[in-house]
Amino acid sequence: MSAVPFELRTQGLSKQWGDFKANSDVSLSFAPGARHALIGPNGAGKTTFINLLTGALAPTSGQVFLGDQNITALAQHQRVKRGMTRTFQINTLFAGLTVLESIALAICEHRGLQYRWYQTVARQHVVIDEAMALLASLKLSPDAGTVTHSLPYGKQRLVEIALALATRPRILLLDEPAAGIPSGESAELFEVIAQLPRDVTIVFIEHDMGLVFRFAERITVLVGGRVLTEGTPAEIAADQRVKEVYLGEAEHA
Ligand SMILES: Nc1ncnc2c1ncn2[C@@H]1O[C@H](COP(=O)(O)OP(=O)(O)OP(=O)(O)O)[C@@H](O)[C@H]1O
Repeated sequence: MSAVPFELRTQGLSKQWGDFKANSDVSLSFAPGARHALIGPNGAGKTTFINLLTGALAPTSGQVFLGDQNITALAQHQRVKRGMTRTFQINTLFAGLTVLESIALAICEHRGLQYRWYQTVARQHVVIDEAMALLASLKLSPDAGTVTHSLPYGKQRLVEIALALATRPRILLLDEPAAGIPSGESAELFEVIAQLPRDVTIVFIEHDMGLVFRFAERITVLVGGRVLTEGTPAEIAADQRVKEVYLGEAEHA
């Protein structure tokens, strides 16, 4: 385990558009192996925060640290190379390929083998074995030969997670991984996520409080771009401000 107590940390992270502050002075730390949920009402700034972590957005001020390295100035692909990745939409990536082909291609791409892949695929046993092991860890082995777009939506979301894992991340960022999935399937999806190895730190945004309180070990509540509070699920469930600001709103809805 790293000597650095936190795998990922932000310091005073802010993002402003004109006068509007989508994130204000957000300082958060994520421990190695964390299962950490970001919650908050619509527009609280959760996706903005993830975009600042990945480098999709540049902060107005503040810093992002991966271990002890300041990565604030790094481009998205450089952050992926260093072990921080988010899910990729298969819809925009590998149209027409099977699940196994997609994962194998992602592994090759990450290893810089992309130009040789089609010529030597029959001999790329190492890549195929790695792809099959990854699929097995996500209970996707039976679907290896299926074209990704033919899969049920819940399984497509799992393939997206597999594609992210193909980059061998230390940190996996999930923005509403169960969005659009029927509730029965979304619990299954989270069961699989929960079983991922502890050397992967997971930060996820999720609106379904049942899933959050079942699978998160720490929860940060964002409201109006600021951190309202952070704690264990029991602490958050008992926090009157959270009930008023966030859960109260959900009940109202
Ligand atoms: N490019 C942008 N320009 C201006 N405002 C933006 C931009 N992107 C996001 N916002 C605003 O920033 C606020 C925070 O948005 P964000 O998507 O981060 O919230 P969220 O907590 O993820 O919300 P939700 O739960 O609804 O997905 C919103 O009011 C949104 O309209």
